[in-house]
Amino acid sequence: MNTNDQAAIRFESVNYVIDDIQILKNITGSFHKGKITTLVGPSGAGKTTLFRLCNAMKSPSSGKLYIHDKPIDAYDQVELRRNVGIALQNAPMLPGNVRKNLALPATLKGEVLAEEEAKRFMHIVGLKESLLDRNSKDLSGGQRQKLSIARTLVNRPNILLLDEITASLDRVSQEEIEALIKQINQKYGTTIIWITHNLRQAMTIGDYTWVMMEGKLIESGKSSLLNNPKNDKVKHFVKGEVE
Ligand SMILES: Nc1ncnc2c1ncn2[C@@H]1O[C@H](COP(=O)(O)OP(=O)(O)OP(=O)(O)O)[C@@H](O)[C@H]1O
Repeated sequence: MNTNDQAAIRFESVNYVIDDIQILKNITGSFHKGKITTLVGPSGAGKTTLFRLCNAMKSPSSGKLYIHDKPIDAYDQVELRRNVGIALQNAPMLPGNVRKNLALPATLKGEVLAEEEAKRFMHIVGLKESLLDRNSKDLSGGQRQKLSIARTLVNRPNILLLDEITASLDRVSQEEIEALIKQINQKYGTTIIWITHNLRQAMTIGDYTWVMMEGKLIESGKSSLLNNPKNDKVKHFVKGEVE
């Protein structure tokens, strides 16, 4: 890692085992602070499980995990939510309108999201204010995903985990979300970790890329590594995805 770069998240020999199955195997590495890291690999490689460790939904079976140089188990839940936000592929919504869904992180803390703030978050993600009163089930896939991102921003996380957030979107919505995430990264310095099956996306959006396979971190570095991987398994994977 470049000496100018600090780690937003650092893994030291992290293992995760459930029901005698080793899902993550000796993961050591860092996600650079303020950068975009894309996370790729075949289905079942352990990418989502890695995210579950980063937002403390699961705990490592062994090894150490640090968020901004502080062990993850030293954070309380509220503090962790303020640091690490997550958005998921299906952007799950509560029944009710957009305003209610956007305000959820505030509501969970017993706070109220002021109307001006709600409008500001809608503006940041490029959604019209008039959608605040719309039932969230009537949003398009792209709008729903933008709302999901806006909702995550309400906690002002300095690390954002994105799990396949454009997988079910058409190309235009995909590119809108890509531009939005780049903008959030640049404007707020938010560290972004983005799981994607789309290698074009992984290369164009990422500063850095991790390639995971069978629970292991096989190769990592600048995202251009996908153009010319060193590891034979990664070469094979990239070739298979592109063809
Ligand atoms: N609770 C669990 N019990 C048993 N096995 C699990 C559990 N959770 C995940 N796994 C297994 O761990 C492996 C890694 O799963 P994970 O969802 O992290 O992979 P992934 O790389 O995110 O895959 P995808 O790209 O398909 O989402 C898979 O083989 C999965 O079946």
